[in-house]
Order: sequence, then C-alpha cells, then structure tokens
Amino acid sequence: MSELNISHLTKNFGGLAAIQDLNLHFGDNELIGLIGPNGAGKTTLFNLITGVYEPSSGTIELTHDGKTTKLNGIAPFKIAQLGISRTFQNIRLFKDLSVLDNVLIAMTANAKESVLSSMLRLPSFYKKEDKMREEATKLLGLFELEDKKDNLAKNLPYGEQRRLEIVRALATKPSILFLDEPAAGMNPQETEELTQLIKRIQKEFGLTIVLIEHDMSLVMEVCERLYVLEYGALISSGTPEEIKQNKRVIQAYLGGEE
Ligand SMILES: Nc1ncnc2c1ncn2[C@@H]1O[C@H](COP(=O)(O)OP(=O)(O)OP(=O)(O)O)[C@@H](O)[C@H]1O
Repeated sequence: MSELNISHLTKNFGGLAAIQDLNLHFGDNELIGLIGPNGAGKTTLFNLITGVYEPSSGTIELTHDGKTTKLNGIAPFKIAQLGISRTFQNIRLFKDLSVLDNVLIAMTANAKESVLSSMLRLPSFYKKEDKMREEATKLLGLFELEDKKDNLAKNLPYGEQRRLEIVRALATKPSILFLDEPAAGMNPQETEELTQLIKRIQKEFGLTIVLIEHDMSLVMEVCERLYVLEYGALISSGTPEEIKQNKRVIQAYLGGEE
C-alpha cells in the first residue's frame, strides 16, 4: 500500500518557476496521467520526485505500509530503494549489454547481498544469482522478451527497447512507477500494444502508475484520473471524460475552441 503526497511544491530555475505551488496526490493502485503543453513542468516534476532535482520549497512524501518518508533531499538511489521507479523520455538502456543483463543490473541495485559474500563468491552468492536470473527471465517472459534475452539491447526493435525499459523499471520491485512518454516515437501498432501492456502491469503488479504522455488516445484509454499542468501550475484534474470537456484545458492544451 503506497501513496505519494505533493504539497506546495515549487522548483525555480533562475527566474523561471518550472513548478509552482503544486499540490497533487497519487493514491494506492491508481493509474494517473500527467498532461500539459511542452514546457509545462511534467518531466521536472518526475525529476523532483525521483531525487534528480531538489525542490526550491514544498514537500514530497511517500507513505508505504503506513510509514511516511519525506523524499526531499534524498539521493535518487535511495528513493529507488524506497519503491519508486521510473523510465525516461529518451531510452536509457545499457545498449551493449544483453537484454537479460539489463534486467539483472536493475535487480542487483536493490538486492541485499552482503559485500563479503559477493567478494568471496560464497554458495549463497551463486544461489542468489541463480534465483535472480530465474526471476529476470520470468519477468521478460511476461513482456514477450524471453526469446530475446541473449540479444544485445541495441539490436532490439525500437518498440521492444521501450518495453525492456519498463521491464527494467519493474525489476526493482517498485510500488510506484513513473513512465515518461512511454509511447514517444512508437508507431500506432506499438502504441496500441503498449496501451494494453500498461493496463496489464497495473492489474498484475498492483502498482500505482503515473504516466506523462502526449498521445491522447493512450492517456484517455488507460488513465483513471488526470492532472493537467500549464506553466508549472495545476490547471485542472479529473477523469478523462471531465478533462475532455474542461474549457480551460481545451484552450490551453488541446488547442480547440470554446
Ligand atoms: N535543468 C534545467 N535548467 C533550466 N531550466 C529547466 C531545466 N529543466 C527544465 N527547465 C525548464 O523548465 C520548464 C519545464 O520543463 P519540463 O521539461 O519539465 O517540461 P515538460 O512539461 O516535461 O515538457 P515536454 O512535454 O516538452 O517534455 C521549461 O521551461 C524548461 O525549459
């Protein structure tokens, strides 16, 4: 059971307020979309939540199994260990490593193996490694990438590289997953497959998923709730149906007329 509360969050870059006094709530097992025009502050918000940037003011609090932790000022790797995982707008795989190794590295980042046992290659180390390989292969199987596990990541078609990024983010066993424009650069068929995949992930893994996406058909089909940002501030929130009819959103983002 995980939820994230963002309260009066502001991030300034020099004179520019990329995020302005933002209050948001991501509840347990919700699938939430974050939309807004280019430069609205969506990626900056992900970067604040995952510890890449420090807030200028305000708080980000994660509640997991009844324990609340303030994330401000915590290093990105520690935030990942607390159960927050993400993908990036631009694919960031280890392109010269195999598909399986990409997943294993993500798993290792959160594995609790002692340094001594790893250095001495104790039986417990090999046992753990075998178990991780088994888990990684199973995870790849769920995403129809098991047959490709020995291929170099760079040799996968674009859509599969994007899928592998999601597998890698899931390998850290997050409770909240942030996806930054997962359909960017995909063709319509790949986007449709991704749409189904995101729905499946939420069901099978019981995760909270927050999604930045410009592809409105994907957003409207998968998200239960949307937040709309403009110039770093929240201009609207609601169900996809409510957002579609909101005049301010139509003007600011969808480019329609009143
Ligand atoms: N490191 C930085 N230094 C200075 N300004 C930045 C930095 N990162 C983002 N910004 C600015 O903050 C604003 C918000 O950018 P951000 O990338 O978060 O928008 P976005 O909503 O994700 O846009 P897009 O949909 O184009 O990805 C922009 O004006 C951007 O130029």
